[in-house]
Amino acid sequence: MFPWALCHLPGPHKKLFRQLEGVRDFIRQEISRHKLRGPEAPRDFISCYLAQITKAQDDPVSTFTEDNLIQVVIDLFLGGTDTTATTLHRALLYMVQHHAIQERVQLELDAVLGAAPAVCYEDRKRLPYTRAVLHEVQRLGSVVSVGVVHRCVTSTRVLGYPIPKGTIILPNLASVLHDPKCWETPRQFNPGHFLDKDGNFTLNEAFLPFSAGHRMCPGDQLARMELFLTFAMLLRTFEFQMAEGSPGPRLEYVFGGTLQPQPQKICAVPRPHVPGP
Ligand code: HEM
Repeated sequence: MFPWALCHLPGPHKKLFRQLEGVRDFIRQEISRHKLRGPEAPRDFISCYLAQITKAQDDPVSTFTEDNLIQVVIDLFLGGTDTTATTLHRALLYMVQHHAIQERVQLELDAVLGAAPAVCYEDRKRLPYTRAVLHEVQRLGSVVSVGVVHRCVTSTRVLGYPIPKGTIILPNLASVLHDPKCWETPRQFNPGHFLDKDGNFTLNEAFLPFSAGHRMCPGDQLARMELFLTFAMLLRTFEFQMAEGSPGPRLEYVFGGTLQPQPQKICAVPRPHVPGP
């Protein structure tokens, strides 16, 4: 209710604020380094944003400011690192748990990629099973189980329900990703959720791990690409299994913003005859 009051109250959040200040300092230094390079052809996000600040300097309502640049860089790191890494972590655990599925992915990768030196994003169109498995990882793993908090800017109705202006909205993504009305086996790992009867990849409109609408995840395309390339490359190169004597993968999550797997060891055993780069 009073977010500013947190700065004056004791508690562990103080450590978080201190560390956040360290991150801000680091980004400030990066911005200064970019400025020293002068107005060269923009090379990355920070230089494009700085160019935009200069362009909009006479606009009194412009939101292109250095403070906002710092915050956007934080948002990109916050939104783009833990989410993708946790999804991949979960993917490997599911592959260890469902070894037959892991083998089927590897058979498909071997058959389709053959001796190709690397996997590229276009290959996903020829790899329907691998793609379905990855979608099922995102569905069942539901790594971002609730979306970002939004406030309704104008009164509206959704499916007949009135939503007054100012209502705080917290989208419950896990509820749709596990909805028994939308998925055949909502609580089981089942790549068939994304395959038609002929084994072609097919999308289900209840697949919303990136949320929906104007404020859905802006990094979804980048995330899809990262997930596909890393997952396909890892499964092509290694076989994943539990360490000897281990009771099996622990799938219960630890809540840390994303639903993270428990810390545990799994082995990556090199597969024979994988073509190198
Ligand atoms: C598996 C990976 C990812 C998942 C599951 C995911 C999921 C989400 C979800 C559910 C939201 C909330 C959308 C809403 O408010 O309705 C969100 C927001 C956001 N994501 Fe992602 N995300 C992923 C990767 C990324 C990447 C790679 C980036 C950027 C590099 C990114 C940047 C952001 C940002 C900046 C927001 C806040 C957007 C806003 O407030 O308008 N995300 N993400």
